[in-house]
Amino acid sequence: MEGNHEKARVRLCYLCNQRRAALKRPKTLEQICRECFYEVFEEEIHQVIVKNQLFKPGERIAIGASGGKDSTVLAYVLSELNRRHNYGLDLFLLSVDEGITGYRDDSLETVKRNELQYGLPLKIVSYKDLYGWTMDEIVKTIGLKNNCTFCGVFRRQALDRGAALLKVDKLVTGHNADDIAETVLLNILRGDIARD
Ligand SMILES: Nc1ncnc2c1ncn2[C@@H]1O[C@H](COP(=O)(O)OP(=O)(O)OP(=O)(O)O)[C@@H](O)[C@H]1O
Repeated sequence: MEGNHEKARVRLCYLCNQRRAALKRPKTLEQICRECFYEVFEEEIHQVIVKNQLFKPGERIAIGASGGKDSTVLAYVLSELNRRHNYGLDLFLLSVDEGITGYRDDSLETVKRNELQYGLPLKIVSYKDLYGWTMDEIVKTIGLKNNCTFCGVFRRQALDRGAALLKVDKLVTGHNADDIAETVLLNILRGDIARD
């Protein structure tokens, strides 16, 4: 009896109806298992790439790799789909080292591991080399106020310059819906409605 009750409480995956559901997708509210999640997630990304003709065979693509979760997932999925569906892309990891001790130096270690795991060449460009200043040195001079604005502008330019050095056709980043919502809200709070 106890065993039956236990079984009744286990929710099975909405898609395969075999394995235990491990998460609820915010997008569909379906409760699905880990394996089905990987499958539908990767297939949806493939469909978006194909439908929107994001890439052409032979293109060189840089993946903006911060070592955080979003760009690490991006690097994994893109290298996997490139292999699985023969996109014919030349993929590279491109990282910007802002020179923030105790933060970027740690995450760059993750990117170096990704270089080996996914077999993707890695290029690191640093604020120190490009601009002559690390972010730590900039903060020492201008203080903490507004330093994120400087850093964001420098990072975008550093990504552009790294992309030019690698001679890539396109640069992809792991920006997601949360990042877009954050940008819109910040622009509204600043009173910069025109940007939205
Ligand atoms: N130092 C960096 N070097 C290379 N790419 C970067 C760097 N920082 C950010 N990016 C790119 O910009 C995207 C958005 O970065 P941001 O820090 O705003 O958000 P995030 O959602 O925390 O991303 P992640 O989890 O990948 O760090 C990243 O996914 C990555 O593609």
